[in-house]
Amino acid sequence: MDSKTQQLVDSGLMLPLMEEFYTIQGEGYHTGTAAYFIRIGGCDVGCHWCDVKESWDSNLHPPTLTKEIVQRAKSYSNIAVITGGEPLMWDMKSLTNSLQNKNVKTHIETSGAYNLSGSWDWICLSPKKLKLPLTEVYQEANELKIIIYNKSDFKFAEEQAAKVNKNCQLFLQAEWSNKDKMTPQIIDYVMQNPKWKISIQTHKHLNIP
Ligand SMILES: C[S@@+](CC[C@H](N)C(=O)[O-])C[C@H]1O[C@@H](n2cnc3c(N)ncnc32)[C@H](O)[C@@H]1O
Ligand SMILES: Nc1nc2[nH]cc(C(=O)O)c2c(=O)[nH]1
Ligand code: SF4
Ligand SMILES: [Mg+2]
Repeated sequence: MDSKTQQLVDSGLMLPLMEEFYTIQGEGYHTGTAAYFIRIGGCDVGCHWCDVKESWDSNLHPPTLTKEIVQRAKSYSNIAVITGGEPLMWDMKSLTNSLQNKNVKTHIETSGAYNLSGSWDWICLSPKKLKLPLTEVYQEANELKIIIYNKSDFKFAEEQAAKVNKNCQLFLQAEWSNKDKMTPQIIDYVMQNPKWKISIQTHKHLNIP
């Protein structure tokens, strides 16, 4: 990457873009809502079950002008979901300010492991044991979404729920490859502990992006 491009990426005026698509939010609080997804490359958290490992190496995803991403998003939807990869590895200020200036709501899917940059209308925090969220992200999260891969993740879920703000919505989501085993346990858990809700990766059942 030349130094000019590097500068633009460092300042958030360009971002390593993996893909963009208009679809239905499949998970969590806004399930069922149409939104424009912007997937930014780069992640070093290393979840062994990650469903987008192709996103991890940011060098594979071309630096793209933020204002062009915003123009396309605006033409499709008044909600943009910024995901990755781990979007908070990059400076989100320019992207989110430009979206909001065009009256597009800014939603993020994040592990919370990096500084919270940008201006967000909705923060979905999905903490990972390998690289825990920073304190400020717990404070700002609107939604906590814990992935349940095995039984020990229920304990992790409660530890994480103790750290978020009191208005944060709590979700348990089965890890996709293990969902047949873990979904019945999540159902029982939510009935026993109704502060939690179940989140299902509905887009995968619907065969949409
Ligand atoms: C691919 S991640 C990208 C955003 C960010 N790195 C994060 O982990 O929140 C988007 C969402 O998918 C969830 N996820 C990833 N792989 C999954 C899987 N195999 N089963 C269920 N959820 C998964 C993550 O926990 C996160 O909530
Ligand atoms: N439809 C749809 N909903 C989603 N919610 C979170 C996703 C993500 O990968 O961040 C995702 C995704 O990839 N597709
Ligand atoms: S933090 Fe998110 S993108 Fe990174 S490996 Fe984990 S699930 Fe995948
Ligand atoms: Mg996904």
